[in-house]
Amino acid sequence: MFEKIRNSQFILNYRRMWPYVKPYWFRALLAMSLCIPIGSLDAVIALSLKPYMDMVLIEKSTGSSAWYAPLFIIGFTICQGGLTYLATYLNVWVGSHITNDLKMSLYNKLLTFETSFFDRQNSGDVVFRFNNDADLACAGLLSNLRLFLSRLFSSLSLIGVLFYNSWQLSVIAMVVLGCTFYPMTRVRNMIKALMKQTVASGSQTITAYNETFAGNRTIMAYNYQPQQKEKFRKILASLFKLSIKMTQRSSWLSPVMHITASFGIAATIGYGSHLILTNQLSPGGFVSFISALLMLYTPIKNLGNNFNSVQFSFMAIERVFELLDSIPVIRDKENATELKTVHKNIEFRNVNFSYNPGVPVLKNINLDAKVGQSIALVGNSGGGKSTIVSLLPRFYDVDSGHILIDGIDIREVTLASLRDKMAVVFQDNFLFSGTIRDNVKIGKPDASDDEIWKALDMAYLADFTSSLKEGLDTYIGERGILLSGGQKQRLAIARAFIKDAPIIILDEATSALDNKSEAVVQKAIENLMKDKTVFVIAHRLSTIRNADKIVVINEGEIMEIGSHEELMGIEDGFYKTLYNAQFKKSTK
Ligand SMILES: Nc1ncnc2c1ncn2[C@@H]1O[C@H](COP(=O)(O)OP(=O)(O)OP(=O)(O)O)[C@@H](O)[C@H]1O
Repeated sequence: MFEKIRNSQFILNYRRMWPYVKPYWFRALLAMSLCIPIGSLDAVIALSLKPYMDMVLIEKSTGSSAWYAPLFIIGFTICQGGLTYLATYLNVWVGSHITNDLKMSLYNKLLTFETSFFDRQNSGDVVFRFNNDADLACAGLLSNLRLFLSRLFSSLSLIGVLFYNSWQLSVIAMVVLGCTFYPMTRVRNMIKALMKQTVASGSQTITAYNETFAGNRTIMAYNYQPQQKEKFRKILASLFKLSIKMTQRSSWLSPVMHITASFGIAATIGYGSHLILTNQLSPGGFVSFISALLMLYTPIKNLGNNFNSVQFSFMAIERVFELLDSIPVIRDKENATELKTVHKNIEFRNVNFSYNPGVPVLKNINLDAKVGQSIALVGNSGGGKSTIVSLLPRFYDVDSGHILIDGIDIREVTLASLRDKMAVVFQDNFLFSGTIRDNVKIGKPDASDDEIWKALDMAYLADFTSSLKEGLDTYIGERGILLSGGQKQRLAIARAFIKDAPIIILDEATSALDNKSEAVVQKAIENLMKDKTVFVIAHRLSTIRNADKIVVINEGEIMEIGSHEELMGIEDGFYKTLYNAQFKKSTK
């Protein structure tokens, strides 16, 4: 029995939240302790009715202290109001702290998740699970506990008043009250699945807003509004259906409890009349009893009304801890060492990789890049070039084989020190809302203005920046929307430049640009590549002719490796065919 109570969801949820409550335990306890007088004062009001009724209304006695009953009631209610205010204030204070701490833990967790976690989620899921669930969990936790405690003390003291007035009537009332609780136990199971679906649909709404925001130009360009509207209408319709189903399955609770309680009240009035007529109970005692019973009934009825929110909060707590308990797949090994420098080489040895089990994307990749060399990855679209370079900073881990830096498997070193040695420029780089300075400093948080200007200069962006009224402090908009494609790319190159990492990864860094922008970005890239070990993916083969090694990848396999001249020497070779096809296109 004890074990059952200890393991009940209610207790488990509160136990799990304890570390978050602990730093604020004193104020939380104070807020909760205030529930005792707040709850108990209900009983004082009910109790004061007995002498008033008996002495003033029945005996018509004057000069009795019972005449003070109305004043008592006002006094107690003011007292109760003041305490309720204080308890609410303390609760919000403690609750907000706990919510922030929980959100901080969740956000820290979010930052540790590997790329594949984000591949599987949509933005709505992340907002819902990491933000809304924390709100829901904490709001429910404290306010429910406060409600529970104040109602518990209110109920206990009112039950005391009931027994003080008449034990016979109290027994009837208790049996009926017991019956009103039963339906509650049934509702949880009936609405659990619905709640899960409601959360899923809620996150779809957020994703729809995010997509409309990020993809507004595509929506406009393709006149995609009607389809988007339809998609959104469907999400809202499904939310509507769920909320109606939820109402169907849970809203019977309150009326059923109400009806059950009315039987109890009817029975006590009926039997109470008998007790009064047979002089076993005074009229004042009876009024006091009925008042206490009605007061007792209100919190119990509300408990039914709050039941859904309690369930929502408990399920949110369960989901929050599911996230906090999950262990990122890609993380530092125990005893991982620091990767200090890169002296000799970077080697892919028998590397196999798949995003989804059973669908190999890279097959037995063997590749050796000496320090200072530039390695170009070329080949058909979808062949696995981006996948190869995304294994280097451990966005994903290999299924089998090894990636070695100076002979050490990259899984043996800390993630931070490994990623510290690499600067990555993608085709579509993420720029943060903020200024040019903020975005360059991501590569080196303590960079001086001189260093920032130097990086911008090397990225061919210094002239543009100095022509702006606010220079480095120019706001570039969310995702750098206020910059041109080439400028965004050069800002990303400046960011990589200031990092001064020994390994540079360029994943189609110039593919999205027109010829004129590409020429400038290409020059910026050449600056970035100087004296570094470089992995470059480029569609335009003319840009990688001078690479030390060109690696041709097709369907996850290395087909050819060599210099431009060597590969052009292979009759009917992949590279030669690709190169000639591009060359012909460009001379047409
Ligand atoms: N996150 C992912 N989850 C599942 N499959 C993926 C993921 N990313 C890529 N793939 C699949 O892996 C294969 C290799 O993709 P990859 O992006 O590495 O090719 P690529 O050679 O860089 O192509 P492109 O030149 O078109 O950019 C493709 O079949 C692709 O559909």
